[in-house]
Amino acid sequence: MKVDPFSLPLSSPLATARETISQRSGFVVRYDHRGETGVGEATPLPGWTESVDDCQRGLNDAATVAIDGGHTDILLSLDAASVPAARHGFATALLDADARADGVPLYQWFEPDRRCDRVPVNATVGDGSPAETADAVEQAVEAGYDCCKLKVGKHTVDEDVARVRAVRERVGDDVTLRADANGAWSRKEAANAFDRLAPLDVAYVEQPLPADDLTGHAELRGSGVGVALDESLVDRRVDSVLDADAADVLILKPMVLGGPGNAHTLALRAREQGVEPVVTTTIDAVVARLAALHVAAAIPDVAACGLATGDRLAADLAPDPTTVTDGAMSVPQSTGLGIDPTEVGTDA
Ligand SMILES: O=C(O)CCC(=O)c1ccccc1C(=O)O
Ligand SMILES: [Mg+2]
Repeated sequence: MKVDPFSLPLSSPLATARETISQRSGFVVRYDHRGETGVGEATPLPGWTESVDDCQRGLNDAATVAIDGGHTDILLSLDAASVPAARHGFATALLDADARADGVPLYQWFEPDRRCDRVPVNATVGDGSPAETADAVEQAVEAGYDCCKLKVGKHTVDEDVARVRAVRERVGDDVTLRADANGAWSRKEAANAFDRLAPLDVAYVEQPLPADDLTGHAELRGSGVGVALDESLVDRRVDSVLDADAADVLILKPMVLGGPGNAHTLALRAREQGVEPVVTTTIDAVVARLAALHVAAAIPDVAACGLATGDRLAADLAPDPTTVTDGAMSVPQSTGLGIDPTEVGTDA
């Protein structure tokens, strides 16, 4: 097992209610398995996953286990609750090698009978003035997107409603709009926002309330605007969210959930309970974006996913083999993740 650090600046930082993400640091993981070298990526996002230092410690410990142990020992040493990004890095490398050895693209390793060429994706638009927000959505629509997610919750509900209204007036009724409050609202603010976003035809709001307020989220449902939970799934609380009937949609971030396999399993469990899975990145480099894309590609009729985040990076680990046209991302059909491990550099 080989672990190499990387750090990539963003050309287009993402402003959310909680923070502005302007740089991503992590580790490329390589692992030889079944005659193949698999590649993975651990890109921790503090607040969502462990810190970069804890991720490095987790991977170093795993590399020690790898000296005498097999892949099962390594996986067992990487706890999804405490070091999800580190586990994601190794689990992705292992899956990439397995899918290569079996001669299938990773999504078919998850779902052998499936064929999926494209996954619908949303454009992700950060916080900004009403005019800036409408400009950004208009540009996305011109580029072919028909689903946009707007970050809200940094300013007042009045200001966010004005932003969404400016967008709706600019792009018309055919574009699906979503919002993401990143847990910023009180119950009172959320109820007010939902009342006013419903006539603007907002499909769902991601994480309107703080992560642990499952009762509040359950009460927000059924108003016409859906409730999607994201932060509430950190620390592997999917079962509590499903038990509380707190969500219409689950936002599944493989980096936060401890790997692509965990995310795929949880997507199936959500579907069984009538909850729609949406797969997103944590603004990752190309290896982790491809891993998330394959998870989404394994889900039949998946809703638009938050995977189109690659163009926010000023540099990447390797060329991105995907393209987005007409609001959907192409899925590589070559084996594994669809990237040549020898092309993945940490000084790209
Ligand atoms: O879902 C998307 O459109 C892109 C991903 C995204 O918004 C995001 C990226 C990094 C950290 C948190 C989030 C989030 O969904 O809250
Ligand atoms: Mg979110």
